[in-house]
Amino acid sequence: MQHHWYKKIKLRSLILSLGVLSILLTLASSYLAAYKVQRQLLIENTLESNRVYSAKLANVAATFVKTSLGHLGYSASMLTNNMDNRQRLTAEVERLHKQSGQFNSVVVVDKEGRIIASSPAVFAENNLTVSTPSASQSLNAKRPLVTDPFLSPAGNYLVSLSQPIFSEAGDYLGYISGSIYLEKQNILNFLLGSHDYKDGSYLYVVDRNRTIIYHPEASRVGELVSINDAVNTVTQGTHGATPIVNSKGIDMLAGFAPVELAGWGIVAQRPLTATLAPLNSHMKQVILQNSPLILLILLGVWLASTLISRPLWHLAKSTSPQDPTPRQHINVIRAWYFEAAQLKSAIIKSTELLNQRIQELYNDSQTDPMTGLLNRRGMQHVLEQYELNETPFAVMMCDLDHFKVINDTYGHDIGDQVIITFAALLKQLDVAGITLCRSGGEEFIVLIPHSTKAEACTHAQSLHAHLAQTSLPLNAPVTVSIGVAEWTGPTDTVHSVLKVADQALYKAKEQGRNTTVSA
Ligand SMILES: Nc1nc2c(ncn2[C@@H]2O[C@H](COP(=O)(O)OP(=O)(O)OP(=O)(O)O)[C@@H](O)[C@H]2O)c(=O)[nH]1
Repeated sequence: MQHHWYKKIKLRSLILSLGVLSILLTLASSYLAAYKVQRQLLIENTLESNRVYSAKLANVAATFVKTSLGHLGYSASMLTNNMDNRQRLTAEVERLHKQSGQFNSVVVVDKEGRIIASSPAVFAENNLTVSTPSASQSLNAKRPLVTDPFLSPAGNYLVSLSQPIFSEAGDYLGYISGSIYLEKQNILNFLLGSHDYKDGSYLYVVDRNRTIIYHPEASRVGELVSINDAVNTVTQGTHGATPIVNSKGIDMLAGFAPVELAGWGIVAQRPLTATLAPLNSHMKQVILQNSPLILLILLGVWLASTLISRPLWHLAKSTSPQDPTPRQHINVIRAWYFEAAQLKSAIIKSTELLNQRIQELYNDSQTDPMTGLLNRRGMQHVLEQYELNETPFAVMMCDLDHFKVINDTYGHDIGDQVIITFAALLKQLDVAGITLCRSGGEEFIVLIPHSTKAEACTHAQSLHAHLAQTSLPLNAPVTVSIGVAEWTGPTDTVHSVLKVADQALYKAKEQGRNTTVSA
């Protein structure tokens, strides 16, 4: 099965993804937290400023109502004894209308509902009377009153502020009222409408029945406001602030305050989007200003992931089957932290052990275990080297004589002793570069580089002599027959020289053994 080690996720990618992910998550969560806190703060601030603003305007409106009722009350007291004096009545309504400028019109109505004096004069001149229930609010109240909006006999949509007129005896004589024409330029426009916001903020005024009596969009005057928390609360006489959805479905932050004397409620509101607009651009600014730092941190993570993963990456790469020289590569790896250093030293040690074991196995495969000399395979390797390097050499092919008899007479163990002793004698040959080989049971081959047959014969003679002098656990002497040959160059194969040596050995056996024959 092929090992797809390179297709697995890499440590560097893992560290990098982990680092980047945690940085982005941390940034995202802190931005989100900052955004939420700022958002809440902005909303609370806007609600509070709208609450304060509506309360301030409610104060202004209340002062206006109170002052106006005061002015009307004064006029009412002036008219107590003049209800039959048209000239006096007309003079008073004109004075009040023109002097104060608070009302669109001022009328005096007698107890039958007839307009007996008016400024402008047109209503009185036309003998208008108040007859509808809504127009008769002041007539019936017989007390200071701010009416609900109603359509006047002259066709004006208005609210009026009125004071009853009583005789000195306390009889009800009628009332004097100042009217505010809701659909025309009026005092409310002057008091409340001077704040022109470009961000969609506006304020409006409702009466106690949720009817709009002032709105920057004049067409909405007289409209019944749909139920919302701000209007509900303010019509119950309470001030405060709350988020609402306006009649067009837009989220608004509303502050509201009642004008108790008039039963009105003032609602100042600002679109939520307008409130949050600076926050969005603020957050964009924060992200923009932070981006170099974020990029720097990401660069740091990338660098750290590279530095951490590099030693492990190189270790992994150098242990892959594709690396032909893993040891050299492992040695130059800079394992700068504990785990990588441990891993590096473990890999180096295990590679060394493996190489050592391979060397041992190689040696075993080339060596005869009983004598420690090379076996045929080992000798083959040496011959190949000679042939490759064209090294001339001489061969001594040695075969112990009548070894079967030794085995049969003294036993196999003694036979082994003889073999080992003969190998020891060979090892004592003091010849440079000599190769000793046990090529068969009791057969040995000696290769002497840069040597001739004559020199080999000399070594063979000394071998005969040494063997004769060696004491062995046998009663009879042990002898050896030796065939000698030489290889002088590539005109022949190295194997042919072995054949020649073998033939020489055969001759030595034929000649009666314990002798050396040179080919
Ligand atoms: N003890 C022992 N005997 C071995 C070993 N290897 C081979 N032999 C024996 O060596 C003997 C070799 O006998 P032969 O090939 O007939 O040769 P020889 O008896 O030495 O006779 P010549 O070579 O003609 O002198 C056989 O009896 C083998 O069993 C070994 O490792 N130990």
